[in-house]
Amino acid sequence: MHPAITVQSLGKRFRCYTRHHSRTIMEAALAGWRGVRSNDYFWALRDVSFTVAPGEMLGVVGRNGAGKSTLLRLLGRVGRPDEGNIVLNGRVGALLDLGAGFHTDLTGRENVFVNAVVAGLLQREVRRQFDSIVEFAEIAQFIDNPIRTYSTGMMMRLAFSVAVHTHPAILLVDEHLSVGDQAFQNKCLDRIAQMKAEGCAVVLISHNAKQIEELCDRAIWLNQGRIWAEGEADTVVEQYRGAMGAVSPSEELTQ
Ligand SMILES: Nc1ncnc2c1ncn2[C@@H]1O[C@H](COP(=O)(O)OP(=O)(O)OP(=O)(O)O)[C@@H](O)[C@H]1O
Repeated sequence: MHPAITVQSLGKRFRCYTRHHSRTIMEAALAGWRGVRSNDYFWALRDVSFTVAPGEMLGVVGRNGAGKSTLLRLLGRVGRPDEGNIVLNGRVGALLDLGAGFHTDLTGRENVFVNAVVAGLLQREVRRQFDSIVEFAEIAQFIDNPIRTYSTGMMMRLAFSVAVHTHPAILLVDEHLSVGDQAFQNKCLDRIAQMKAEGCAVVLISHNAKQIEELCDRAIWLNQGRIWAEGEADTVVEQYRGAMGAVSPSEELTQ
């Protein structure tokens, strides 16, 4: 069976800005009035390779700034790698940067159509699924309000609901799931488990070690943009937890 996701030697670099200390008037003028310039790059991801099979859930752990969201964005085709490549087999449903796919002046209803069509559904398929999308998100009362009036939780509900109703072969879920209240988070996690059982490949970023242990088959630990450890989810989480000095299995790994 072909992997749903194949990532090979992936690298992404960003500019690094440093304060410039001008020695001459000419240097100061060239450096600009803020004295801040971009003089270098740093690698937010480097040499990252892994596969995810259909029906498999991969957890991604790592400290703040380790490169987790950058990895998920590249998998969701937001931005381009500077090195390596990604092969995705099938439609991708993504809960990435909150609200990024939404047009704030359009209503919830209009955004459902725009997002679902962009994700690959035909208009008539969206019409057929519309009630189910709104019902899952539990925001029927506000569906004709502009998105700019939505709370972050409401946006997440709608974004998640659209993503899962496009019947993706690959589901990308970042930490924004945690802006939902506990009941809604549980509902999302149940839905993710159901999709996984039906053959969907899932990549889940979470600072909640327990969540990764319970839900994921395998995990990777990113450290400064590189894979530090990979393997069975509970083994990797245990190593990560040990390195972070966490003591309780339910402890949130937010360091
Ligand atoms: N557009 C960008 N321009 C410059 N640097 C960026 C950009 N996006 C991310 N970075 C940098 O890349 C590194 C990895 O960021 P990323 O958001 O992927 O980390 P993360 O593991 O998701 O962190 P967190 O757990 O805090 O969400 C960080 O140093 C971040 O500052």
